[in-house]
Amino acid sequence: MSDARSPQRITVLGAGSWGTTFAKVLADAGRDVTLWARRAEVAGEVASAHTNSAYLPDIRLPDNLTATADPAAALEEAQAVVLAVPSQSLRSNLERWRALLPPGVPLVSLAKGVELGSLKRMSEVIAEVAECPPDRVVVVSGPNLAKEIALGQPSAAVLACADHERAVAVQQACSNSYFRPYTNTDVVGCELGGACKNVIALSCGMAVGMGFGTNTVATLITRGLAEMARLGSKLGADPLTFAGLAGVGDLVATCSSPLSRNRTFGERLGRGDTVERAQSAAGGQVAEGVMSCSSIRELAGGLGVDMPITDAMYRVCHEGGDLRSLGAELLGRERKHEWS
Ligand SMILES: NC(=O)C1=CN([C@@H]2O[C@H](COP(=O)(O)OP(=O)(O)OC[C@H]3O[C@@H](n4cnc5c(N)ncnc54)[C@H](O)[C@@H]3O)[C@@H](O)[C@H]2O)C=CC1
Ligand SMILES: O=C(CO)COP(=O)(O)O
Repeated sequence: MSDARSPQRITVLGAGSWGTTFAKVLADAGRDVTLWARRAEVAGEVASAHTNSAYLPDIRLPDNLTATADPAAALEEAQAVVLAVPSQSLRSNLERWRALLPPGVPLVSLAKGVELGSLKRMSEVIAEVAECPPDRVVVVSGPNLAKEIALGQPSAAVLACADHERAVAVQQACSNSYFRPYTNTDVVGCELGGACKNVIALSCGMAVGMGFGTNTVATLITRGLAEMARLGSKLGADPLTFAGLAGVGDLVATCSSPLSRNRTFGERLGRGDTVERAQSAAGGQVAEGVMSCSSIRELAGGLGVDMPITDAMYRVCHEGGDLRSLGAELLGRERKHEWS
């Protein structure tokens, strides 16, 4: 595809850590980017000082990245729209923005979660609310801790879309010297990988907080991969996707890094904090796994898929379950073959 088909003017809706960072990625790839921020003071700071100190302290944002708190102004003449608000608020925000979306442009989803209640993946929510065909939605996933990318550290990602040409157009728009996106047509696998790894990262954080070492974390990562792949294959995902950037890549990054909000949240619980204290320590930043453990558990339950780590995370986060007895329960389950 020629660069002429790749969007030049791009709007990012949501100015948190990843929305702001992805806007920088696009601007560093030569695109003209407008960032919408919920708070006028954040939009003002990005537009005038080229910083977003609430989410990305010490990062200088490029000059071809501007910001506004007015969604209509943000979306005017956009050739692609990036949705960068947390999963559980995506539907209500998109309902407000629907009438402002330019017709036919790619809708790019950054959120990693499964909606409570509907049990839908984010691309399903977007297609439903925007009343567009699913192949207009491009999903971004992979090992993408915002701060490292904002610092220009090398990283890769996956752009998943049923329409390969559309994924290629977005791929061109966000490729730069430090960010290398690959395309994939397995939207289901890429989205489930991104949502499930947040739940597994909670468990790894808990293990670390309880004083356990690398073997425990590696066990949780690997068995977490097994349970997400089980769910994915039941829902028609390509098993190979879980061996890629949106599967093992994102799992390893999120489960190993102190920069992960999900892992940090789990670590606090592992050290004895309550869910409420861990929530307030997150300072308004989203740990998606706390909500998604509930929707993913319900999704898996309805399909008869066994996800013991996800189930344990649900019991810790929503039923006041005791970490040590849940750990013992996980280890004491019926013995089985590795791949059964
Ligand atoms: N931060 C990261 O490293 C990465 C995050 N993601 C995903 O991207 C999505 C967004 O995450 P972040 O930008 O990191 O989150 P964040 O917590 O840093 O910021 C979220 C943004 O959404 C806004 N927001 C929060 N609740 C809202 C609501 N009800 N209505 C409207 N706006 C609201 C906040 O003001 C903020 O601008 C999440 O699904 C996350 O899992 C994906 C890859 C990397
Ligand atoms: O998705 C992420 C890295 O790929 C970010 O993880 P956290 O939301 O746990 O910070």
